[in-house]
Amino acid sequence: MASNIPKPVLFLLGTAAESAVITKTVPLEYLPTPPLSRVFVRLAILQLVAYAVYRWFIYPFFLSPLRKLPGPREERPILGNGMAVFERPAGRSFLRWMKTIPNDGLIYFRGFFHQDRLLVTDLKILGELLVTRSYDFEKPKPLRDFLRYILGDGLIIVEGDVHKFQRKNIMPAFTFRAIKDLYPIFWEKSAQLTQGVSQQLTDGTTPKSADGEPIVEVNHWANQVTMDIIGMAAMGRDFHALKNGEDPLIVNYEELLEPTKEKNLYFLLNILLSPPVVAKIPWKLNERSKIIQQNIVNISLQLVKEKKEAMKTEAEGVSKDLLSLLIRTNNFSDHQLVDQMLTFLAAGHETTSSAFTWATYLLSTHPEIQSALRKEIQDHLPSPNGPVPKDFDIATVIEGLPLLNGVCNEAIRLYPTVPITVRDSNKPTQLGGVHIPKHTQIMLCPWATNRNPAFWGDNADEFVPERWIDADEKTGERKPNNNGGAPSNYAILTFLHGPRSCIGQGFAKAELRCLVAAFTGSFEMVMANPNEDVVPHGVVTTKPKDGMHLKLKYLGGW
Ligand code: HEM
Repeated sequence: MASNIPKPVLFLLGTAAESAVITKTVPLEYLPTPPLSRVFVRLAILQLVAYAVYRWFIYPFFLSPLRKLPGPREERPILGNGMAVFERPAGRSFLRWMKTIPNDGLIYFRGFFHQDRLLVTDLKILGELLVTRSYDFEKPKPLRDFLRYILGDGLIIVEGDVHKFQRKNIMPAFTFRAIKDLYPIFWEKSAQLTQGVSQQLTDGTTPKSADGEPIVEVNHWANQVTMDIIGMAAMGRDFHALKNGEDPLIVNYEELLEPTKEKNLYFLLNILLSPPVVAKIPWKLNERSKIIQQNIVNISLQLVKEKKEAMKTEAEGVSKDLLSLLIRTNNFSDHQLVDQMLTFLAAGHETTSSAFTWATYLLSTHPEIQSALRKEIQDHLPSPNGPVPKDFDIATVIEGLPLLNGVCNEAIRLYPTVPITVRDSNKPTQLGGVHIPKHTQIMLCPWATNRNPAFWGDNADEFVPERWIDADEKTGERKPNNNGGAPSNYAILTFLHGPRSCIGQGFAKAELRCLVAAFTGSFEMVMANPNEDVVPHGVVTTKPKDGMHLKLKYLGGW
């Protein structure tokens, strides 16, 4: 029963009881006046200070069972190594620690206020954390509470049995078969992307380099096309973002997540103080956010209703989008469907957009690979300028192209769009035989793991699509492989693994292949400024800090 009472309330009740006992037992001349309230305030302050000293200095340095694990020597007072999570590129220090600190799979460091943190470095322990003991760990509650505020109770937020139920019922929408059905959408939208960009090259408004070549900011286009794709594939709705359409769902959604300074502060306070507390601050943004959120829910509910109506009259199985597939399971209420749709929109838009942007960067800085890829694409795929020939199995052909797969896999290895993620143990548990107390935060770092030379060799930092290709020694036949030559699948963490892995992994990879194929086949690309230091930016998803400015030459169809 006591565990249901919020800790601050318990603290106040306890302090009130202690104050009452003190004022009853200690003679009045030793007490301040008025005795009860003054004793209460002083006792509360004293206990808070004592608790802070214990939590920040005594427990982490002298009592934590994790403190003797290997970890970085350098740390700042109070801040510990907490800033490591906010560096750019996110995960830089974690990679350095993995390379330089001898360890048995767990690195211990102290975060802000010296809180215990662990970084997992070993492939077996990653398997334990992500698969065998996956449900012993959750996303930290403040983060979930904040995301819930935007996404409702979609798959990303929920934990435990609710997650198991949702995952089981959503999984069929992401099978290989279901993704294959979405390939025509991915290809058509990729073709529209090449058309949009080629028009921009000739419309006279595009900035030009010193040698007169047009310069295009590719990340902007990547955002538009992936927004259109997720709209069509997840909800059966064309947002027309590529044509600068003003779909009300997207207008509201973009206003909600617009990265202004005020909104960044608002989001940070929501995570630190929790949404109900921030909602009480007299702040115009509170009102505006409420209106936008309500708009988003109302528009999405309307969309679900329209989809259900349309499905009544169409032949069985005509609609292949994720929403239709979820409606057919009969397992979700309209509100739950909305939560899942918003989750797909948030999880499946910027992530793939960043992946595509980094792929164009790597191809621009590796012209030989770019040319070889273009040849492979033009030899095997139809031009995006024309229709796909009837009976041409685009999914099977694309998935079998070795260099295309190598380039895409290598892009998401080197630039995992979620560079760091975190788990919180929801009970005392174990990892690699080490006792993990309840509420220990564990860092998973795709950026560092994917670049760890212990798994990827001395060229871990280099763009080597060939590592994803197996060549038959006798016939010379080249086929894509799934592990990039690493000793285990856990060496690549871009989508994580296990029950909480990215459910959209197959979707994202298929989408990325189509985008890279149509774009590389249609444009020759080089960096607008070959000396530019392109800095990966952002913590939740990584994208180039100042955009991706490329000089493009349209090659026409083939
Ligand atoms: C390159 C593109 C993508 C990357 C790198 C990516 C990465 C990830 C990662 C790392 C997670 C786990 C996050 C965590 O638990 O801390 C995740 C979860 C998730 N992703 Fe993706 N994602 C991508 C694209 C997509 C797409 C296209 C969709 C949907 C259409 C999607 C839907 C989801 C969902 C629903 C989850 C939550 C799964 C669960 O907890 O059961 N993602 N993604």
